[in-house]
Amino acid sequence: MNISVIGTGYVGLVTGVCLAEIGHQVTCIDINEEKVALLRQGIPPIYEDGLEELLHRNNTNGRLHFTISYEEALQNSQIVYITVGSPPKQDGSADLRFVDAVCRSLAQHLRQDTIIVTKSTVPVGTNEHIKQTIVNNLIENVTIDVVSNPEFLRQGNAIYDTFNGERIVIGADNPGALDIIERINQPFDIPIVRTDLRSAEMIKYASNAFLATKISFINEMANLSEKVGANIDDVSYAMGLDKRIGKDFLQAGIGYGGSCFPKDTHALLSIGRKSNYYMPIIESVIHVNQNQSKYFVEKMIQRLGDVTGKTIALLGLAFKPNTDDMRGAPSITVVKELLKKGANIKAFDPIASENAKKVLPAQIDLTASIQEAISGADCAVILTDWKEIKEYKVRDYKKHLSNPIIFDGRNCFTREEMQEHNIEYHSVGRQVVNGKDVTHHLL
Ligand SMILES: NC(=O)c1ccc[n+]([C@@H]2O[C@H](COP(=O)([O-])OP(=O)(O)OC[C@H]3O[C@@H](n4cnc5c(N)ncnc54)[C@H](O)[C@@H]3O)[C@@H](O)[C@H]2O)c1
Ligand SMILES: O=c1ccn([C@@H]2O[C@H](COP(=O)(O)OP(=O)(O)O[C@H]3O[C@H](CO)[C@@H](O)[C@H](O)[C@H]3O)[C@@H](O)[C@H]2O)c(=O)[nH]1
Repeated sequence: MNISVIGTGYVGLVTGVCLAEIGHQVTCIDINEEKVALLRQGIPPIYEDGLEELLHRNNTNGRLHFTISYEEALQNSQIVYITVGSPPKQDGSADLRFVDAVCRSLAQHLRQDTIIVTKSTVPVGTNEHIKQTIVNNLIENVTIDVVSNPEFLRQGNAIYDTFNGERIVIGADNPGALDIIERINQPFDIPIVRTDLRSAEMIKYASNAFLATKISFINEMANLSEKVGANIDDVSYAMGLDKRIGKDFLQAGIGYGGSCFPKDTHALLSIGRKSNYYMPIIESVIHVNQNQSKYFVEKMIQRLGDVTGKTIALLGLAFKPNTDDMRGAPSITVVKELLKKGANIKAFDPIASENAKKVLPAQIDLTASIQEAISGADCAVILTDWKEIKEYKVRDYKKHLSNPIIFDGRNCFTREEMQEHNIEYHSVGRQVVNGKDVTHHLL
């Protein structure tokens, strides 16, 4: 099949290379000339495990092309994927400005009957709006079908997830269009769920909101565990053995971040508001999450007292490991709160430092190694569970920190190893090691 993919961000680029990998002829379009120039040279503008290899292979075998020209890309495409962003507006609703711009460009350049496949996460009803916008602006007499095909990949595992996902969801009002999109996806060998347009759109929001709910739920249990003397690791492990609960997404921490959960939970609330339906569960999930990183900083302040002039080493800045993405990273809140209190910050991230520079205040000292960050610091604070950070030797924390105190927002270490090395260790939902509980002051 000849396929065009509009947008070469996390979703578009991964979709493009993976569709090429399973044998389709793919042209990716982006309005960002810099990105397109890099991609033509086989250089991925984002960090994603396995991406560079697939990009290189499919660039070389001629199945994958990049362009800024809609005209060039759409010459031979019967299928067009929309993968542009749907960021939050001030009021939390999804901003469809990029999707609308794509629809107008498509209307100008479509020269044959086309199936539009929407991978962007868009509010329920948007695919009908997409079809209408294109049809209203078409300059050729062609037939348009729309299929909603929400994306479930996780950043950092995007290529793996595309080939090993648990389901592919496709929704449309025209079964013929669904048949074609089903055939395109068959080589992935992943169960395909066929449904209508609106249900497909709803499945995406409901899935993300449910995962976010699990995280906020376990974080609430973690905060209570600290106060009542329980250990959240044991609590969540035992809960997860019950298949009805499931073990995934029960890792307590400093809250979820990223470009999806925060944005999509807010967008879901907004969909509820527009439909005149109040959603107290989703509202609470958001509230708990927003408090979680602040609560963590409060714990630090309770323990350290006045942090003016103290040096705090932050380890990990990306919103999760294996990505350079800083969108919605809890580290942003932690940095802001600590700077407000007058702390000096040194910070290390294996991959995300360049992106961190763009979103964090300039007075932060970004270091090239963990050792550089913690050397002489008054405490270390773990914000992302990168492998490097988890595998850094506990005795080296002791050796390089000026005070052996660690605040671990991701529960990377066992309490026992900290006990053994005589390090004061504050984590999430577990009792303090070699120090006093400070949470009784916190609400
Ligand atoms: N990032 C994820 O892990 C993920 C996973 C599932 C779903 N989603 C959803 O997928 C969508 C895209 O997310 P993303 O993270 O890939 O976004 P992104 O911001 O990384 O990429 C969007 C790309 O679209 C390009 N673009 C914008 N307007 C364009 C236009 N008119 N024509 C051509 N290109 C244009 C931008 O230049 C950019 O490269 C969002 O709706 C998001 O919610 C994202
Ligand atoms: O038990 C857990 C699991 C995750 N997180 C945090 O939750 C956030 C999101 O993690 P993850 O879901 O792995 O990353 P994303 O790449 O944001 O992926 C989510 O958002 C995507 C965009 O919609 C969806 O496609 C994916 O299915 C969905 O998992 C990160 O900050 C994690 O640290 C936790 O705190 N505890």
